[in-house]
Amino acid sequence: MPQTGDPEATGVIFDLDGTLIDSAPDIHAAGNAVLADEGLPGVTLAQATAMIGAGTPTFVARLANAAGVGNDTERRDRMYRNFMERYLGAHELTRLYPGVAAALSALREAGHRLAICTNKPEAPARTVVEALGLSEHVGALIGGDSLSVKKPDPAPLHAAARAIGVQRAIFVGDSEIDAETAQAAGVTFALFTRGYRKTPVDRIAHDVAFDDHGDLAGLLARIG
Ligand SMILES: O=C(O)COP(=O)(O)O
Ligand SMILES: [Mg+2]
Repeated sequence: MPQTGDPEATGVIFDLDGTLIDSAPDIHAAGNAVLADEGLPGVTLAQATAMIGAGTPTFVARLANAAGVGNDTERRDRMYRNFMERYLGAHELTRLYPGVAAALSALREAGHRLAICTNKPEAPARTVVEALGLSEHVGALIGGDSLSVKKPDPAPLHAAARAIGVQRAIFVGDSEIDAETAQAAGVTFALFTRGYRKTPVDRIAHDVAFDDHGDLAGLLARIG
């Protein structure tokens, strides 16, 4: 939905997987279905979760590596296509983190414009954002395949800020890649500590950290 208003507004740009939504159970299920189709053993939810963050091609490559697929490019390509087909409608097991809807409403009421910058491909990202009722809150969504580069390249974050017409933005994310992206873009970074990070919080560069979306609007009002 287009958002208009104060040209001086600060944008709040959110990562998606592990930040607004807990989507690992669906990604895990789609990944295991692909492995089963190949006659390969599945991975655990924890293993699949640790593979999320660098985009879908990397996720499927990591899945194939874990299953010992080796250099069989044809098989890897087939697995990728199969995964993408399954991924598109995969949101039955995905949930918003507690307090997300209220936090987004509060941020909009405080005059922020909101966007999503995710490494999830744009089509499945839009589907899940719509299904979970987030689309009314966000003015733009940049996915992992929306541009020719993805996070940690700063271009998707800049594109998201441009799309909602803000000069200044805060990025909210859960991962090492998000922290790197914010640094590369020269943008303030708020780290959600209960997502899919693999590194201790004190080893991820961030300006503020939070573990409850209910605290976010207040936190951003203080640093904002
Ligand atoms: O799809 C991924 O690998 C990560 O998605 P995210 O950027 O929303 O965390
Ligand atoms: Mg994430």
